[in-house]
Amino acid sequence: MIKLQNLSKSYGSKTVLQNINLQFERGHVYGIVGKNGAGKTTLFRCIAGLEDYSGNIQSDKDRLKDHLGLLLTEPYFFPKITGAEYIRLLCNARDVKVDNLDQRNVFDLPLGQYAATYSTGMKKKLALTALLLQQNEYFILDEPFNGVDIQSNIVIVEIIRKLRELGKTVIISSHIFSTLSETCDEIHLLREGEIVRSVHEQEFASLEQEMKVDFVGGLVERILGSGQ
Ligand SMILES: Nc1ncnc2c1ncn2[C@@H]1O[C@H](COP(=O)(O)OP(=O)(O)OP(=O)(O)O)[C@@H](O)[C@H]1O
Repeated sequence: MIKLQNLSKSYGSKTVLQNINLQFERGHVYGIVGKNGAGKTTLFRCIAGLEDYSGNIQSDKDRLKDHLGLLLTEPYFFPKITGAEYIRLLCNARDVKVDNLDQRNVFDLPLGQYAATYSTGMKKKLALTALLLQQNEYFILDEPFNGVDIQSNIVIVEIIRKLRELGKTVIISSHIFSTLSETCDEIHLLREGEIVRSVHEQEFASLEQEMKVDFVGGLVERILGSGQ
């Protein structure tokens, strides 16, 4: 369980997150949606302990960040570190032994190659592989499907479903609604730093419709004209 109470975050005078109150339970998958700049990544960075904030973040583990894997939108790798070295480094940090890495390399990554030279999608898959092998309890995946090929997307959906079955807590963001409705138990809509709507599975279709009206409005006509 991760519980956020009145979580707020500002950069200088700019408020990015305002009084977020959310609870994430074990064995559940949560989606966070919102426009570019709504505050999703900032929220994830606060939960992962990478940003200071006001409010409270509680969990059922003593040190949340020792059990949490954060997949960043654009994972960074030091130069001159191979994929295999990166995985071992992360697993060593958690005291987890990885046997038979070749067999566990489900995305067929060139693990002997420097990670910094991987393509965008390969970097994301390497970072995800390492987080999974670390055996985290909580997973925060910031746009896990973005930039990743269709086959891997299908595998990632199945991995998320399996993590739920294993009782893990998973929080994901995506700009593709169908990937969230396929995987999540609950979706929270973030608008300008505030959670404005939280819906369960039965209401996903109505949320998508509302978002279309809210986000698209008359924008298509504005750029393409009304066609008359
Ligand atoms: N280090 C920073 N300093 C100042 N402002 C920041 C910083 N990081 C993020 N912001 C601002 O906080 C707001 C939220 O950014 P954030 O990256 O959390 O949005 P997001 O919902 O993840 O967007 P996207 O969908 O584009 O990834 C934006 O207005 C952004 O400019």
